[in-house]
This record gives sequence, C-alpha cells and structure tokens, in this order.
Amino acid sequence: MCQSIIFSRSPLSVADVVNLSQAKSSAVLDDSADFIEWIEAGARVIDDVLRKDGKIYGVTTGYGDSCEVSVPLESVNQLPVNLTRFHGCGLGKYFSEAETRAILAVRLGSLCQGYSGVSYKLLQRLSLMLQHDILPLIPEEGSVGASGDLTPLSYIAGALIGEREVRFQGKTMLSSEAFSALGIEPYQLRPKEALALMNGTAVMTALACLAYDSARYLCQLSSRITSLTLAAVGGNPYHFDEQLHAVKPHAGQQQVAAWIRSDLVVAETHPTQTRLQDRYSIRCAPHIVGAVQDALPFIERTLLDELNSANDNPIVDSQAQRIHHGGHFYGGHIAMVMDLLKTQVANLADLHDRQMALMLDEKSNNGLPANLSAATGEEKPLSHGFKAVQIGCSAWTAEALKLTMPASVFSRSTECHNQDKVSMGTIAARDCRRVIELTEQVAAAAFMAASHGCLLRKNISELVLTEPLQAFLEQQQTEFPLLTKDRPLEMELRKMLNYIAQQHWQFYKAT
Ligand SMILES: N[C@@H](Cc1ccc(O)cc1)C(=O)O
Repeated sequence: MCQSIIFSRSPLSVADVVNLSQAKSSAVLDDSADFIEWIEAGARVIDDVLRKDGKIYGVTTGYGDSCEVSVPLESVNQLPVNLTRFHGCGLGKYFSEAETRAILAVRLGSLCQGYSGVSYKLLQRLSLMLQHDILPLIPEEGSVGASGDLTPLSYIAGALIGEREVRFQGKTMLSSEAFSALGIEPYQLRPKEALALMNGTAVMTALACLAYDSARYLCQLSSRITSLTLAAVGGNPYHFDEQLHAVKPHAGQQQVAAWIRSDLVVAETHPTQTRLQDRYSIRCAPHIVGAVQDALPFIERTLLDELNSANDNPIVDSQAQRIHHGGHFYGGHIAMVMDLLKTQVANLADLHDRQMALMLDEKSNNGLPANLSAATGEEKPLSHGFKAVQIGCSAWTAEALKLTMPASVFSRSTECHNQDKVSMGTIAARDCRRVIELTEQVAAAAFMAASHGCLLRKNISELVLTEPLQAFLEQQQTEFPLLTKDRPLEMELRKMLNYIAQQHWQFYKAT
C-alpha cells in the first residue's frame, strides 16, 4: 500500500521527496484546526496590511527592480496573474514527471512552514495536484536560481489558475481541462500567492534531493564494482584491512573499505598475488568512493535545511505581525552542494573507466582474455568482447568530467542589476543530475564487465569473493550471459541501467 506523507509543520525528509516523486507515497495535507489556523494567520497579515493601506513588496509594488512602482489597491488581485504570465518564457526540455512531482512537493513543503502569507486553500490545491498527478509541463531552462526558480515555478502558478499545460491521465491538456475533469474551477490567486509559489528554490532543491538519493546508491554500487574488479584481476584483498583503515579515520573511507572487505575472503597471504600492491583504481577506492560517502551527510543536512525552510520573500511572520523583506529565495546552499556532488560523482565515473581499462587490457588484467571476451575456438580471433563498451565508457566519462565546471561562479548580474549576484543553483543541480546519469552508464558497463571478469577468472584460479557473491554472479549470467561471441550490448546495458535507477539490488546492509 502507498504510504502517506503528511504535509504539515513537521519536517520533510529527502526520502519523502524521492518517494513522492516516484509515486510510491501519496501527499496528504494536514487538516487539523491548529495547522489551518497557523496558515490562515499568515494570510490575514497580508489582508490586514492591505486594509490599513500599508506597503508590501510584490503586493502593492511591482516586482524586482520595479519595486518602486506602486500598484493601486484595486489591482492587487491582478498583479499575481501578471507575474505568472510574464515568467512564462522557459525553454529547453521539460522536466520529467518524477522531477515535476518532486518540485510540487518541495514547494508545498516550504509553503507549509506558514511564513509566506498564503491561504490554506492554496495548499489544498497544490496537494490536490500531487494527489491526482496533475503535472505541469515545466521547461528546464531559464532560472538563475537566485530570485527563486521564478520562471520554472511560474508553470506551477500558471497551471493553478488554469492557464498552462499539464500532463493528466496520460494526456497533455490545459490545466483548466484537468481541473474541470475533477469538477473544480481554476484557482484564484490572492495577493502575494503567485510570488509565494515562485520566489523560492523548489526546482533546484527537488532535483538535488533526487541527485543525493542516486549518489548514495552509487557509492554502494561503486564499492561492489571495485570488489568484483579486484576479484577479476586477482588483486590484493589486504588493501581493505580494518587495521590499515583504522589509522586514517575518515568515516566514509572506512565505511567503503568495510563494504569492500565484506565482499572478499581475506586470507592472511593470498597465493595468487604476483604484485604486492594493486594500482590506485583498486587500492585507493576507499579514498575515492569514500570521499563521496563522506560528502553525503553534509549534503543531506544542507538539503534538509533548505527543504524545511521558508525560501521566499517577503517573509510573513504572523506571530510577530511583521513582514520581513530579505533574500531567502537565494539558492547559494543548493548551488554549493550540487557543484560539490557533481565533481565527486564524476570521480566515480573516472574510477570505473580506469577499472575497465585495467580489466580489459591483457597487460594489466593478470591473465584474463583480452577485452574480457569469452570466445573460444573459431570465434576467438573474431571476437572483440567489451572493446566498444570501453570506448563508450571513455566518452561517457569525458562528458561527465566536462560538466564539473562549477555553475555557482558563473553569476551574472541581471534584471536591471537588482539581481546583481545570483546562485545558478538550478544549473548546478541539472548538471549534477546529468553527471549522475553518465556515471551510472559507466557503472553499468563496469558492473557487467567486472562480473564477466570474475566468471572468467573462475576458470583460471580461485576467486576471492564470498560464496553468496559468487552465487549472485552465476545467477546474473542468465540475464547478462558471457560474451562467447560478439553481440550488440545496448539492450543489456539499458536493462542494467534500469536496475541501477530503480535501486534494484541492496548491496550492503543499511548504514
Ligand atoms: N525575487 C524577487 C522578486 C522578483 C519577482 C519577479 C521578477 O521578475 C523579479 C523579481 C524579490 O523577492 O525581490
């Protein structure tokens, strides 16, 4: 049964966002009297100021640098509609359905903090979109990630008022049609509500949550691939010795060493060794994968702070009856962690590309067939094994490495120099997602090659893998058979990629 995620004042987790994005959980809005009152108190602050003819940025003024333009009271309801419309200029591909659900969930979570001056009705409508899977088509490009993800989020605000396209029940239609299929009218935005929907970091934060989740899984997969690579080339298990690692106390490095150690049968001395120390792509794996693993807790903490923040402007404090003008839409923290994560993950692509080279090259693979071809007899001289897959890995790795240029340092002054310093966090998060996609491709290839390498090694000498792992490899052979002759591997690689994306295997016990 689908688990419910309650949207209330209690914090969301990264896993909540991931589960909602995959429609494994459903969104439920807190309907307790306390929560409704908490939210409505914020909306009343806006009404009170308007009644007293006060001034609120973005309610009685133009937006951004146009904040010196006064908007007459009789137009305050039209202003939010204009905001959704003039930001309807996004370009590029559209976010996937999973990404769009995550974006909706993250924005709803932030508005549930109760510091944005919106009505409970708006939250109801947003949660209804999640519940009925009414997913706005949101173009990926056009946010500098500092005045919030204004342009992409305008596609949510525009959809709420019936004016943008959505995917609903497998079709693309105007949001007004999707609402009418449910017997409801488009939403009428109150003053401040379009700004509250758009003036925050929901797009980059949603993407960052998905990236974090994939990276966490990749660390385990990378550890497993390393174990298999080591076993395939007859490497030295003692590089992962507990006492060895105890003297360099990075927790992530120690964790990765422990994972790899748990895959291997560590004998005091290993009879097959001809080389006392393995090359760095094996020996230093705990220091490479471990660095990513060590970055994860920091990244998660940053994500949680952003996820459970009021990232908006102005901030409406109903208890103090104050309206604060500030810059909480700025995505500097997400930009930082996404720039960090993409370089870390790209290092994993590079690691596996090197491991592929090690396993395929007869000069370094310690007696395995060239290119890990399993061909014999007449097929042998014709067969090229993983040769082209390795070339693919080199291309995917280069593409991933190329994307590691930090986005956050490319701040551009924009919007008449009102936004004269911006985060580019959305670009960093999109880069990070793409780096992960490419790295998963390299990992899929390396996983397949290393598994084959182990099966080929079995014929040569004893494997240093634990018995359950050997049994797993043999099972795998039915889905990914040895390359006894050349065949196109695209579909098998895609199958492997799907398994990775769905986190199909649990490699190690939960930490
Ligand atoms: N993020 C701006 C608001 C803004 C909204 C729309 C714009 O087009 C520009 C700026 C602020 O709060 O100051």
